Amino acid sequence: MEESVKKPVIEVKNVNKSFGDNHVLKDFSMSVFPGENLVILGKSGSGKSVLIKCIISLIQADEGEIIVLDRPIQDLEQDELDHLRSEIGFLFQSNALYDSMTVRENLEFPLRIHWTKEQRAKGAEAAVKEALEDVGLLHTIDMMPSELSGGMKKRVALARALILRPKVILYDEPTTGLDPITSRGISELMLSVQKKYNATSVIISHDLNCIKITSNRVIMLIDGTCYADDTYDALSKSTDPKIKEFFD
Ligand SMILES: Nc1ncnc2c1ncn2[C@@H]1O[C@H](COP(=O)(O)OP(=O)(O)OP(=O)(O)O)[C@@H](O)[C@H]1O
Repeated sequence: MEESVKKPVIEVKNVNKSFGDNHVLKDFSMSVFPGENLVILGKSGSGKSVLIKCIISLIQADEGEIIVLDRPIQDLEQDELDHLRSEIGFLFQSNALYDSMTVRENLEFPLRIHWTKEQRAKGAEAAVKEALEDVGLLHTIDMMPSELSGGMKKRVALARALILRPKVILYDEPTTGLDPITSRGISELMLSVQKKYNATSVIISHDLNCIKITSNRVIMLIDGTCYADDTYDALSKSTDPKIKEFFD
């Protein structure tokens, strides 16, 4: 009966976070379940990035509890946190590729941190190639980031986020700055990698097309709280003025 309810992969419970007088997250709670693609939608400055940074402990919440993959993130020692982060893939707005490294070296970077020398000698080449194949960019393996288009950089950054086979992938504005066609391609790619690896994704986005393609569920972060939590279709039909303004 009750046993069939899935256990969350991420639980955020009553989190508060302020910067001086700026009370960004106000008693914010949410749960993310296995295999979900959850989108967080909110205005610029509403606290979406702060929330994601609290989830990976780049920012400390003032109050509340955050549990990621069964571990209470605020109580972890540095080595436990490093290990947990190896199970989480990040795709930042800026891509954060190293410009002085080739695509191959960029993808090898997480392996240098989290794999032993023996593991790398045995498996790095195959892991890099598979991750690049997943995003359709194997031919760029020896190129420099400066030789790639914006959409290609995003794909390489996604390949790097996938290389450690993360259980959770966090995307911060994955389609920002891309034209609609490239943006659609990235959204479809996010969906296909999520299916291939059965990862759980949390996606911050304003891009309605991206949200429509990728999301199973959308949380609206308004005034520091979880204002609404529903499917894209249900929210897009809402008559609530605060919700409606995102979809008009
Ligand atoms: N390190 C920090 N120090 C002080 N204030 C911060 C810090 N990080 C974020 N803020 C503030 O917290 C608020 C929320 O910022 P956040 O970056 O989470 O917004 P966002 O919803 O991700 O916006 P956008 O869609 O524009 O990326 C903003 O008012 C911002 O100025």
